[in-house]
Amino acid sequence: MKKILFIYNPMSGQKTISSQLGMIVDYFCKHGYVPTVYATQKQGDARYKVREYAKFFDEIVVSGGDGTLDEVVSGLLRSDTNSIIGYIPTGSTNDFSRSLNIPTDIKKATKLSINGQIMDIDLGKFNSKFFTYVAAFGSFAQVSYETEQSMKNIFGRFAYILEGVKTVSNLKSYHAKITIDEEEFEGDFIHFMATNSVSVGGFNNFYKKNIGLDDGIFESVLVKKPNGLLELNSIIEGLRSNKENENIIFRSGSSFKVESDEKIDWTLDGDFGGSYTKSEVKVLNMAVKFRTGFSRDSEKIKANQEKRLTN
Ligand SMILES: Nc1ncnc2c1ncn2[C@@H]1O[C@H](COP(=O)(O)OP(=O)(O)OP(=O)(O)O)[C@@H](O)[C@H]1O
Repeated sequence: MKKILFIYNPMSGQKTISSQLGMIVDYFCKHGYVPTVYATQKQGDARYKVREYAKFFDEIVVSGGDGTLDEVVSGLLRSDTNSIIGYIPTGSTNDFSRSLNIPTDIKKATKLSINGQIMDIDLGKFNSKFFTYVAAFGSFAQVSYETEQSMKNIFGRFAYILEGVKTVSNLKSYHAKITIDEEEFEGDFIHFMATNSVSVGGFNNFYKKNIGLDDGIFESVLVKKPNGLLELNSIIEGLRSNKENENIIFRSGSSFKVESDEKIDWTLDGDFGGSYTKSEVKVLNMAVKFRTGFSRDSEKIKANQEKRLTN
């Protein structure tokens, strides 16, 4: 029988997970696993437990939101193991579950958490920390997570933009030099984001579905501070159409450096990631094995298997 660590955050999202525990444990037992169940007790608990105990298990299943997933992934990367991660999304935003094609229906996600097709997924390193799918700074990054999901659902990306516009007079900008692979950009930036997810802060990514989860590349968006209403409109137009202009830049890359005089507050996977004058984001190609919701015959799974063989 295989040993599985089932680690869940009882406080995530609407706290629905607690009523489903019996069903989840029963499903694991019926399918040849002996589960060890752990309820996280505070912030950082999942990271520590996975780092210390992952080596005793064949697989890990995590239930929670993007924050808990971030902790499990970082803990695993600091352990000596490369266990497979299954994911039952029960958070408020659940961005990365959309990239992995895992539904928020707990029963369906439970099945996938031990049967889903395995895919080697890229992760990010931010200075000395790890993250799963997004490193960002600036007002738009904050607004994205602070905007009510109900408002996002009704108004889509416009709610996000409107929230941003509402505060445009006091939009915080940072004078920074941003280097993406070999290319340099200097200016006053109100937003930067490097991501590997089809959804960020509950919104579809600007790159739509063209996100390779295992291509060694993250997609980035740089937004310069608008001077006046015309430039503000051009930013909104750029975000709407996914087309560049002098205030908005879209680039893909595997290495991102941000240097500034003033400390910049960063967001990693939706949570505060620290304040730095020098930051480096690096893509770790195919760093962790996830069970996904993609079918065995899907192009994504076939291509991933080929890459694994050639790596
Ligand atoms: N027992 C606990 N009490 C309070 N906070 C906890 C507990 N266990 C874990 N946490 C912290 O709660 C934070 C948020 O949890 P999580 O990401 O799972 O849910 P969420 O914020 O509802 O969802 P999302 O991140 O998808 O919006 C995590 O960063 C985690 O460290």
